[in-house]
Amino acid sequence: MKRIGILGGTFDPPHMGHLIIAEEVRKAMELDEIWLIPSFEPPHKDRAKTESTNRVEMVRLAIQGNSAFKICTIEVDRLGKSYTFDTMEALRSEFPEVSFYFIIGADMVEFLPHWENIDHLMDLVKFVGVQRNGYQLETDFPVEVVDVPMIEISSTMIRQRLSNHGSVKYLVPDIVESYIKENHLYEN
Ligand SMILES: Nc1ncnc2c1ncn2[C@@H]1O[C@H](COP(=O)(O)OP(=O)(O)OP(=O)(O)O)[C@@H](O)[C@H]1O
Ligand SMILES: O=C(O)c1ccc[n+]([C@@H]2O[C@H](COP(=O)([O-])O)[C@@H](O)[C@H]2O)c1
Repeated sequence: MKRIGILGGTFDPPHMGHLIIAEEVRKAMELDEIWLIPSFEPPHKDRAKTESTNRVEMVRLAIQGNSAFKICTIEVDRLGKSYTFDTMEALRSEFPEVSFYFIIGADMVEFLPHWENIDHLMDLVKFVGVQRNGYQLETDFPVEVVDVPMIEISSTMIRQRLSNHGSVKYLVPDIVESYIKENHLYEN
């Protein structure tokens, strides 16, 4: 049975933290592939500052060079609020023979009880939690923890640096940095 890891996110923009946790979990859990799924409208936070077309393109560029990483555009194609339950229900029925592992940072773990249809979502995926500075991984939900190097990078930090003309070198892939500059993203 194929084992696929899912990393859903706003990816505004994608950064090295995303790529590092995805690769670490892939290796630790012996997953065949990781699918990155950019949300159209994140369910529980403000709308992304950046158009979904740009976020999709940045994810596409960020994963170049890792043949185990794929982009899945199911949420931007569906439009509306990107509830994980809707996404995983659709993917499970399209790929009934696949086991899905949904990767979340520790900042997401404490909100799991508030996720849409969480009890049924638990039947569709196994959650894999990774550490994130300043957050606890403890939860009553069955989340398997994978130890990853603590990476203190967030999209918020990248956006702030870019709007202050700061450097994001080595925080995002070079090709993503070039795309951001060419398209004048995050300049205020
Ligand atoms: N540095 C990191 N360490 C661990 N998990 C992370 C890290 N960055 C992002 N994640 C996880 O990746 C997923 C997608 O994150 P998202 O695209 O929202 O990025 P973000 O950096 O958290 O964004 P923002 O700063 O805009 O809230 C979430 O599950 C999040 O917890
Ligand atoms: O389905 C939900 O209720 C839900 C609530 C919060 C977050 N999520 C998903 O968790 C992933 C990370 O969310 P975010 O807000 O950090 O981009 C992303 O795939 C979201 O769709 C899902």
